[in-house]
Formats: sequence, C-alpha cells, structure tokens
Amino acid sequence: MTTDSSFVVSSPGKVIIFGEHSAVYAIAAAVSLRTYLLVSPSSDAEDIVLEFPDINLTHTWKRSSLPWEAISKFINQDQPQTTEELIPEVVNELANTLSDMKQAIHFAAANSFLYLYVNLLKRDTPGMRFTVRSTLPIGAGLGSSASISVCLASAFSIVGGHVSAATLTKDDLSTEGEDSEFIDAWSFMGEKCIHGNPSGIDNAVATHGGAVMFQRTQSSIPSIRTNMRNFPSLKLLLTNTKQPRRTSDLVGNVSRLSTEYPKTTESILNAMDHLTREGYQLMIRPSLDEKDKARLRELFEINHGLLVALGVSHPVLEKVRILTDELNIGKTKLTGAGGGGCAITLVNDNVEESLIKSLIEKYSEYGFETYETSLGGKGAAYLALTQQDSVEFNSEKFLELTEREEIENAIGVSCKDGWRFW
Ligand SMILES: Nc1ncnc2c1ncn2[C@@H]1O[C@H](COP(=O)(O)OP(=O)(O)O)[C@@H](O)[C@H]1O
Ligand SMILES: C[C@@](O)(CCOP(=O)(O)O)CC(=O)O
Ligand SMILES: [Mg+2]
Repeated sequence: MTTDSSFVVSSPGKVIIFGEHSAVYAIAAAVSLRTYLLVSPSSDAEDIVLEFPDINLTHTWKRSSLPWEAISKFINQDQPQTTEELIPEVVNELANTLSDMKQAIHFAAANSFLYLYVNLLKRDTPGMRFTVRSTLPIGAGLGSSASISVCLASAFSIVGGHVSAATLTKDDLSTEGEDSEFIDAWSFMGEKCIHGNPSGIDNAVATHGGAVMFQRTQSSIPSIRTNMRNFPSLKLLLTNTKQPRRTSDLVGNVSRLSTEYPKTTESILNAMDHLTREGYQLMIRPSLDEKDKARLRELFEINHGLLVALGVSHPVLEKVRILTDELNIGKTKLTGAGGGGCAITLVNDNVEESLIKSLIEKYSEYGFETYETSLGGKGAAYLALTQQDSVEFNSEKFLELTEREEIENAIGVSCKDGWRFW
C-alpha cells in the first residue's frame, strides 16, 4: 500500500443483548451505526495528523517526535505481537507525548491511536492524515471505543503491510481468516487503551460483524466466539438517554465491588452468566413463538435487575424502563456499560405503532433519542479511493458533513458501492 493514495475503513458499533460486565458469557450483535476513518496523504510527510471532530480533538505529531528509540526494545515492528497487557514501558513513553491532552476522553482516544500507530507502523512511514467520523453516539454503550479501535487497527495494518486490503463483497460470507483475526487482536489492544479491562466482545463484533455468543476465558487463553447466524429478528427499541458516562469508570466500579464483596458480586455475575446462556438457548431456536419471546423479555428484566445490583444503572435509565413498563410496551434493560447511555426495549407482540409513537414523544420531553438500526450487519470494511474519488472526497469535505444521513450518503457502507469486507 502506497501512502499517497487515500482509502476509508469502517466498522460497526454493537448492542449487547445479554451479559454486559459479565464474568464469562455475553451476547452482542453489530448495529448499522458505524465509524468511518479516512486515511489521506498529509501535506507534509513529517506530519502525522489526527482529526477526531466527534470529540473535538485535532492534533499533529512530527514523526520524529515519537519515542521510537525508547520503545524499540519492547516491540517487534516487523511482526507485531499483541500482548496480554499493554506494555507499561510503551505506555509510559507515549504518556510524555500526550501530556497536553488534558481531558480524559481526548487522552484515551489519542493513547489508543498512538499505541496502535507505534506498534503497527514504522518510524520511516510517511506521515498521513487520519480523519474519523462516527454515526454512533460516543460514550453511550454502543461500542464506539471498539469501533474506532477497529478502524485504527485495520487502517494501520493495511498501511504497515500486515494485512491485505479486504476483498469480500457484501454478498460473500465472511471467512474469518488471519487478517480479520489480526485486526480483532490489535483492536483489543486499542480497547485496552480506552477502558482498561475490556472483555473483547465489542471489538470482536466490530471486526467480524453479525451476532455472537462470546465466552471470556482466562487471560492467557483466547476467548471463544460462537457466531449466531440465525439471529432472530426481534422488535427492539434503542433509546439513548444522552446521560454521559465513561465505560472505564463503570468497569472500575464493578471491579471495586468484586474486591469489597467478592462472594456477593460473584453470585450476581454467575446469575448473569446463567441467564445469558438461557437467552442463547432461546435465541438459537429456528423460530421463536410468543412464549419464547415472553421468556426473552423476562430475561431482559432479570438482566437489568442484576445490573442495577452491580450499581451500573442511573435514574434516567430507570425512567426509560418505567415508561416502557407503564405503557406496557415491553421489557427494558440498559445496554453497554450503563451509568447513562443507551437502553434497549424488547417490544411486546402486537404493540400498536401509535403507542410506540407516544412513547417516543414522551422520551423527547426528557431529551432521550431513539435510533432506527438493524442488527447483525457487516463488520470491518475497506473502500479504496481512486485519484478522482480522492479529489471529490477529501478530508475537508468529510469534515463538513454533519448529519448521520449525510455521512452515510457520502460514504456509507450500505449506500456506496466498492466497499469490501474481511
Ligand atoms: N469517533 C470517535 N472519535 C474519537 N474518539 C472516539 C470516537 N469514538 C470513541 N472514541 C473514544 O472512545 C471513548 C468512548 O468509549 P466508551 O467509554 O467505551 O463508550 P462507548 O464505547 O460505549 O461509546 C471516547 O471517550 C473516546 O475516547
Ligand atoms: C461493560 C462491558 O461489558 C461493555 C462495555 O461496552 P460500552 O463501552 O459501554 O459500549 C465491558 C466489556 O465487555 O468490555
Ligand atoms: Mg466502549
């Protein structure tokens, strides 16, 4: 891959159906909201330019200002190897380069960017411009951190020559080859930079797409991913309370509970594992009858209750739950790390559209937003831009797009031909 050509990579967010914060099992599916990363030549080959307008962050590093010498003995640049934990010496060296990032969300994103950059690219790689736009809400439980990590890992892996550009069309079944495993593994390192101790489910879904039953194992053993090809078409409402929160804080609080009340917390997490497996058994049936769906709704209710017990709900999430209960629309659980962000409602059979409309109107009084999204779509994707495309679609134009529709119409995976998948 030459560094004077432009390309875009993209990756989806996810919705966790059961088992967030889980010790072992969780089920998640890709959503159609996605992150897009445009890689284009930098006007000065010395400059590595990061443009993250979704979090109001722009930064330029001189290639030579990165601590190549100091980190060289800790990493293998010819054949990058992921590690169980982030390499502390590399993290420390990069922290010096990040000292002017005062906000935690800026630091997390730039840290993930640089950690992946120095592992996957070399000192002599000409500087480029990395422009990110996401149609996902950031920090709302839909896996934007994993989605951006997959975009960065796949872009750097292409430029570094560690993976080939994707070739599958949207109608091909994913092959789960070495390249997508490489991207998955490195995006997991990016997730670690953003929230410390991720399970790996978000980056797995953001890389491979579809829906998975994910089984976390002991850290030295790879997690087990079971694809759910017949993911049932469930009527789900996805509601963003807009209450900001950071996954790292919530994960940290659950681990504090585990230390302070080990047996109690373990019992809650065990219960969550059991219910996730029960949910899985229901969801893999060839077709779901009304009784099965009623049971899934009950499991939603139990799952939410257990998450409340772990201290990761929030009054606004309870408001969503109470409204859907009061109007008898369905059962609601928080999704993602909680503490704000999004909730999903599994809607009862035969609910009148007018009732859903009145619920959405009520939501807007509280400032909540509902999303229309389909589940189980494609994972990481790649779009080569021709010379002509690059003139028509450069980073300035990418930055000017504002609404989700504008981004999707200009570059969207489901709207534009030419996208390829791993
Ligand atoms: N489009 C984006 N641009 C820049 N940073 C992003 C973007 N998406 C995610 N991030 C990073 O990920 C963080 C949010 O991750 P997290 O707290 O795990 O929430 P979630 O993954 O549910 O959206 C942000 O604070 C930021 O550091
Ligand atoms: C809380 C957790 O289960 C999901 C976090 O998802 P999100 O960052 O809130 O989208 C953590 C994880 O599985 O990595
Ligand atoms: Mg996240």
